[in-house]
Amino acid sequence: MAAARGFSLSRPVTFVTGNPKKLEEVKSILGNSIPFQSLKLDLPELQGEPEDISKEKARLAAIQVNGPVLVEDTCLCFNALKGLPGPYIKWFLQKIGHEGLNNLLKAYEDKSAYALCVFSLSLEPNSEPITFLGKTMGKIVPARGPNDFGWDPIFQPDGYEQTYAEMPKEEKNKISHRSKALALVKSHFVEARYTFLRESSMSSSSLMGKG
Ligand SMILES: O=P(O)(O)OP(=O)(O)OP(=O)(O)OC[C@H]1O[C@@H](n2cnc3c(O)ncnc32)[C@H](O)[C@@H]1O
Ligand SMILES: [Mg+2]
Repeated sequence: MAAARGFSLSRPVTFVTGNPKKLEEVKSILGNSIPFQSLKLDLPELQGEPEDISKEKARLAAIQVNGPVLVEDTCLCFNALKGLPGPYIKWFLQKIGHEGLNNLLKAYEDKSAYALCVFSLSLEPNSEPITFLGKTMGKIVPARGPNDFGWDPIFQPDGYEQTYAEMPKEEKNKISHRSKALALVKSHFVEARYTFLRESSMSSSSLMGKG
């Protein structure tokens, strides 16, 4: 749906995720550019193509929140495996870990991979979500760096000697799949010039708590 300019939102957008690390990055990348709240909800892990999964997440979230929502789904895609594990990376990571993910590529010379983030914005329940894609190319390497966010230790972006995990957070946030997708989200908000029905409720405070 191409949202009409100046479309009225019932309240600020709620970013829905069950992942506190995603939220941390989204907060740091968006700053005060878009008024948003956040809500911790574990949405179903769906199957299919990345864009369809993200859209469906937004539809489900919009119904639960009963207002405008932003969600995202993240994939880690190995070129030698034709894009897999892709949207199933969460389970692969949980079951076989960093070493197992490296082992999946043992039989192949091609270690190249890309991180893909698909944000979906649903303006109200039952509206068609709008999607924003961000992609960062890199390669899969044996784990290096702190193990505090998913597969960061095994993803080395092209042009860097460091893995995502080894980089300072600000550096990752400049080049990441997430920041590229969020740049498009920001542009969309500038273009669309949404207005809010209840101006007084505009804040970037978090329903998950401060910070
Ligand atoms: O509630 P949601 O937003 O779905 O959060 P999630 O943790 O379930 O996230 P996904 O369904 O998008 O699954 C993506 C998996 O990749 C991990 N992940 C997401 N973004 C990442 C990033 O920037 N760096 C490393 N790992 C990441 C995340 O921890 C999951 O294991
Ligand atoms: Mg998920």
